Amino acid sequence: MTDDHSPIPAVEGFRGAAALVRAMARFGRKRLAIALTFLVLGNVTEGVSILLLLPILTLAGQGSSDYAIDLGGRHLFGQPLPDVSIGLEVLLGAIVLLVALQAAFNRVKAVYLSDLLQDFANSTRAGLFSAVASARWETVVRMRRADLEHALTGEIDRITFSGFVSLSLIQILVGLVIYFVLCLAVSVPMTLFAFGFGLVALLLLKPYRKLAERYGHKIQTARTVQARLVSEFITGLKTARSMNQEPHHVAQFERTLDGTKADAHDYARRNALGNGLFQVALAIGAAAFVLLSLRFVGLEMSQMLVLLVILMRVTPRFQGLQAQVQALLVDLPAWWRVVDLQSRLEANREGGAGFVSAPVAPPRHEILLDRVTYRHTEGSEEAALNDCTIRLPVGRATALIGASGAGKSTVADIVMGLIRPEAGRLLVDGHELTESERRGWREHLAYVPQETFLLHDTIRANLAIVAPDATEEEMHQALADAAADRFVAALPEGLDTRVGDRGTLLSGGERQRIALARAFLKRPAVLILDEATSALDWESQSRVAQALARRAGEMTVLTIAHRPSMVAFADHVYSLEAGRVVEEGPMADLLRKTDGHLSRMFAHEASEPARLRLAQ
Ligand SMILES: Nc1ncnc2c1ncn2[C@@H]1O[C@H](COP(=O)(O)OP(=O)(O)OP(=O)(O)O)[C@@H](O)[C@H]1O
Repeated sequence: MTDDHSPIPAVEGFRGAAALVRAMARFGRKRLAIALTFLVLGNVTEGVSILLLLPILTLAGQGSSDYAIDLGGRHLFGQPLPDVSIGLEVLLGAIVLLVALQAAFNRVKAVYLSDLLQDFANSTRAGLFSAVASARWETVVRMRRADLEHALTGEIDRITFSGFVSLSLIQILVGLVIYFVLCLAVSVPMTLFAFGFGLVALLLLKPYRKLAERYGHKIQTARTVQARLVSEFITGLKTARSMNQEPHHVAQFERTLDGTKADAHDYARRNALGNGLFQVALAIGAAAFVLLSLRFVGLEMSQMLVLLVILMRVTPRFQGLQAQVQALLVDLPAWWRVVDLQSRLEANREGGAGFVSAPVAPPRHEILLDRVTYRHTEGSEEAALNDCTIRLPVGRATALIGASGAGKSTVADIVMGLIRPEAGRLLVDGHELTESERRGWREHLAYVPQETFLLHDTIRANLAIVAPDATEEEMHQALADAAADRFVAALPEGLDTRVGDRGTLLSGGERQRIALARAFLKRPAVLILDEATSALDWESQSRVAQALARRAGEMTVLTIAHRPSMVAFADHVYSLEAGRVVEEGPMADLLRKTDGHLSRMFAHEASEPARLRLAQ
């Protein structure tokens, strides 16, 4: 478990937000540029329409009845305006036109930003998904399934929200800059006062942003823990219920919910105080602004009114800046979490960066584990495999026996190229498989573990995963070889029967037989059976063994089993003990050794009924 304590990079307020925006910009530079252009256009038209209020407001003090506005003698940004007179209707028409334009610009901007956001979220999700799919098995197997699931679902939704908030922040900032320029056109000192006041208030609120950041990390941890609890609960639901353990799970879950609630309450309380203080500060600023403009700067009433209109639009933006940054800081850890997870997976990509899968020819002579040593945990004293040499001749069946934990599944993982030997080599026809050949190698394999994997779909769909073009006849043949034909025929909808979530509507043995049939249907060059028939009755198991014996010569079989019937058809046997090969040889030879591991296994099974009778 590497990711329980993995450090999440420190992010600070605006810098964290900026990193997310940069990532979005890298993803959709052109779209962001277009959206920003329309955003600026929208803000400028809005600002100009407000500035047009200035001459209209001056009319109020003139008392003239022709409502003509003389621009002569007025200045904008220090430049004199032309000496012309504009009718009130023209001016009002211009304002309406500008508002319509602003609405049109905003619409384009909104569509571009929404598309950008969706594509960004989807590509983040797809990026993580494919990073999981292509990472080295050792890396994935050490991560918690619940964490990966949570990262791919809940955390991505939080990232989408963070992306949305970041884009809102950009809009607020752009709006503030434009309003700043427009205000300068009316009064430089009062603009500097108003914006300076807003900035100082923002700076003073830094502790509240820190609070949001801390709360964000707390929420992150709490949600990860909750996702793990949910996953463990659902996976072990049957066991939990059978042992009346549900109340314990429920209580544990409720405790984490209570913790989250207490954190949320504390944050909401302090956050509301921060927002309240900011609101009061802005009101003080506005009062000081009016006082200063009229008493000391000597602004005309019309100028001050326009500035106030602008400030009424600027104030919520300042407030929004603070509120959105806080909202972002709460959800930003999800973004860092996914970035961290994805980069760790990508750093451990099977075949390395820029990997291109190389094709591999099917084996013609033999697959050889040549003096292989493997440790599941780096630096641990016990090796799962210790200097093991195991030969799988092509077209033959080789059996692997040994006590639980002896290292049999580890051999299967090495043969599949899922894990790399720490010492020794995996050779196919004398050639050591390279990293980039491992995927190509797996094209020739079919693997059936004890724990089957079935989709929540029909039996037909489950079989078709490996052979989409298989005919009905081929499917029936594969089912017959897996001793699954009779029970499938007896189902009301036959091949079109749905198997339930992960096959829960079938019995354990039925699930295993469907998984076996699927492997047969693939017609692999190499078939690996890892306790694949452990849940089958004796008769079904011997039917499967007979089918495998019939296919002798067609494929290379590695069978890992504790029962003699799934070993008896093998040509050669290896016996493992604590990661070492302690016995090996042709089946017939080993059976003749009375004190050998294989003979003991067969003798034990044979004597089982007799011993049971004795016990009774
Ligand atoms: N992912 C893992 N991380 C750490 N140790 C592991 C991991 N997988 C297996 N091991 C350890 O490696 C050793 C060999 O395990 P392996 O699964 O190969 O045994 P096995 O012979 O297949 O056992 P069984 O018959 O019970 O399936 C065991 O001691 C096991 O605890």
